Amino acid sequence: MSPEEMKAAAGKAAMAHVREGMRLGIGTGSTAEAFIAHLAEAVGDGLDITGVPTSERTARLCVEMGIRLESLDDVDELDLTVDGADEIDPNLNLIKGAGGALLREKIVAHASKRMIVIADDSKVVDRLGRFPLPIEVNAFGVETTRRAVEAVARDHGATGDIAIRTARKGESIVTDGGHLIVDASFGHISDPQALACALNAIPGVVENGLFLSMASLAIVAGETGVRELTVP
Ligand SMILES: O=C[C@H](O)[C@H](O)[C@H](O)COP(=O)(O)O
Repeated sequence: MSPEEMKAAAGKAAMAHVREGMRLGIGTGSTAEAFIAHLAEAVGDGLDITGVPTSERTARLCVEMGIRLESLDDVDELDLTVDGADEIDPNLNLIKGAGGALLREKIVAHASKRMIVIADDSKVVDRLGRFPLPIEVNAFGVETTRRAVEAVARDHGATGDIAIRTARKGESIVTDGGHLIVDASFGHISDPQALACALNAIPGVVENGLFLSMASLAIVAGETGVRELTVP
């Protein structure tokens, strides 16, 4: 299977958990978009759900594909969120945010009774940290915040770059919330919980990309098919 076929297979398998009438958090990224394609097909066939998107990009896609959306504040609680991830560890702790959507993704997942993460095999790791950790930061005093993030990251074993994410022409990328992203390369993260607390204690940090104890199921597609991982 190609990576695209794996994403499509994981997205399709997630549909088995979607029920009539659900209020659904809808993730961001290429794997979430594979899920959105299957969801749109089911909606076209008469499935009645309400979606809450985790990014402007996902919102646009859903509207184009005929999926009814509401704002998070108009629904009390979501039944399920389906989203992708950059890394998944054996306890289903995640790194997210390569697409810059981590803040809305975390707000939506937190408002959901259940979160299912969908991915291809390459995202499954023994320990988090091979992928740089995205950290959403306020634009005001961004270099000061980056330095504070670097100090915390080094205290927690980071060995690589701690850098403000830039787009092609060297400009910082701006998130849907008007913030910037600092990417912190660790190698591995020995205590994700302590790191998450220390990062969020820095005033300029808006949120970090560690999603700890949020997902209860991972649907992972690989060469030999799709498997489900649960928290041991
Ligand atoms: O900000 C982006 C999100 O956290 C994505 O869900 C994550 O980066 C995975 O994206 P993809 O499915 O494209 O690898």
